[in-house]
Amino acid sequence: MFENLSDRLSGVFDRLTKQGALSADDVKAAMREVRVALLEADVSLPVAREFIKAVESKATGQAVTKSVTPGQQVVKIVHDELIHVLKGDAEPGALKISSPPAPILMVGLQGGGKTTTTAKIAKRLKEREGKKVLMASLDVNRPAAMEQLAILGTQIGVDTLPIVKGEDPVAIAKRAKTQASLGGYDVYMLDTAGRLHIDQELIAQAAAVRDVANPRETLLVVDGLTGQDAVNVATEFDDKIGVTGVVLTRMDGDGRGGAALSMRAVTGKPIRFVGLGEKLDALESFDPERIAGRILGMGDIVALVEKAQQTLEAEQAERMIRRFQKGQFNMNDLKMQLEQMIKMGGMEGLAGMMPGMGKMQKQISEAGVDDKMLARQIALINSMTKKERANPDLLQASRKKRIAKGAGLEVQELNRLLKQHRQMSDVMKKIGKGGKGGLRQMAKQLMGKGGMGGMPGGGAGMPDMNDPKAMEEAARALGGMKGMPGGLPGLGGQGGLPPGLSGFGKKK
Ligand SMILES: Nc1nc2c(ncn2[C@@H]2O[C@H](COP(=O)(O)OP(=O)(O)OP(=O)(O)O)[C@@H](O)[C@H]2O)c(=O)[nH]1
Repeated sequence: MFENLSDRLSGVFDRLTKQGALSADDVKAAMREVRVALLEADVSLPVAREFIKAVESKATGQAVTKSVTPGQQVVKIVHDELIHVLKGDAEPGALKISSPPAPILMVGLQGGGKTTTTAKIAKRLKEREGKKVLMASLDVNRPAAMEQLAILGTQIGVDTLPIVKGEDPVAIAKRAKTQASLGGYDVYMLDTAGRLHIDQELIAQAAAVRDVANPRETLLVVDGLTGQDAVNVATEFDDKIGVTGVVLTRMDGDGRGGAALSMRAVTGKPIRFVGLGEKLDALESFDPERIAGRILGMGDIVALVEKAQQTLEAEQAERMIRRFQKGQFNMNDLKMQLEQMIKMGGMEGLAGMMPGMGKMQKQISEAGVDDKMLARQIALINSMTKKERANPDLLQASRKKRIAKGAGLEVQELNRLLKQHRQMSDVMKKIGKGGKGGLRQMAKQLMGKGGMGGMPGGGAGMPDMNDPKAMEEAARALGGMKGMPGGLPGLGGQGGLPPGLSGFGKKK
């Protein structure tokens, strides 16, 4: 029924035959297609526009991963951004129901699935969390609604508040509260009346109930198939009553789930659950990944791109191992590294990232090195001939003078650079001798996922390269670097990286 987004995008990128970075024009063309896909998935226009703006700036200039098409790469970027928007602060499915009896207020329009969802949540709390739950219907307009809840309660083995004819919703809420306290319930759920449209009376009633019950959670139940309408309903309920979370029902239908994105973007409220059918266990915690895949109408593209990235990283790791083993690390490698250091936030951002770096950094900071120094060092390397860069041992006095002069700097500064290079190169050689097992472990760690948690401090110093244990530790310590933002485009392809740096790979 819907055209796959990656099919649409492949047309846009047909002319881009070589692997490269995504240009601004390519991204713009792609974003037109993304917009159509979002609108088809029922995402509201202003939300789609806002979303595209965010993706556009992220995608432009991003390197295209080997063995996937640029179209697929864009799909992955869009997918990741969708997940980013869809994720709320609150843990999906987790309700704030400590200190019993905790009231949960259920609100929404008639027919949205409120009563069914009340029973679904009660069942879940009972079965998964062992909670004792009481349900009460506050729908005095429709006696059948009260009966419906009582029947559902019997089905799932959850108590319902006995029906007392002629009581108003506030009185029922008060009775539920008393009953919940006396009966030792952990949670009591108040299923309010629905209306076909939001009206004054409905809101006034829900607000009055809210004021007596003081709910821990106010969950808005909306039909996920109603798209933009669902968002309007959510905005209004939130303005008037205050909502802590949203449940999207009928997500088992044909709809593409665009309402979820609009809902998050417009109301900022977390989506806690999705209803996936009429049965009472057809309720799941909201899964942003699943909805993102559905909105885009593509299943395997993301997995494909991730796999391609992993393959690329494995190749980089192998290349790195080979370079380490040969102890190769020339001035071109150093220059690339310096450039990347600047890109990644200078000296500070790199503190303690590599074996040897901790010790060196201390010396570097004692010598008063700052980020301007990095730029001067790059200028020095630029001033060298190709041969000199490949083989820094050629640099004797006259060459040094020429190079320093070419960069407008002192020979002293060049000497410092050469010393730094020698130290790094020594580290490479020692690592190279450290044995293939340790190297593989290190490379694996470098390519591994994770944050900066495992980093050694700036003063960690160099590990003993002949000690396999120390090597493993260094490798483990380096394992955190993958999570760094920015990435080091181009580094992997060149090989010869100082330990630690190539792990940044081509992550977004
Ligand atoms: N397919 C599907 N049907 C659902 C889902 N949730 C609820 N329903 C069905 O939607 C219909 C309306 O659900 P109710 O729970 O009665 O709706 P309500 O919001 O309580 O309506 P009122 O009590 O009239 O305010 C029922 O037939 C439910 O079985 C869902 O996630 N998927």
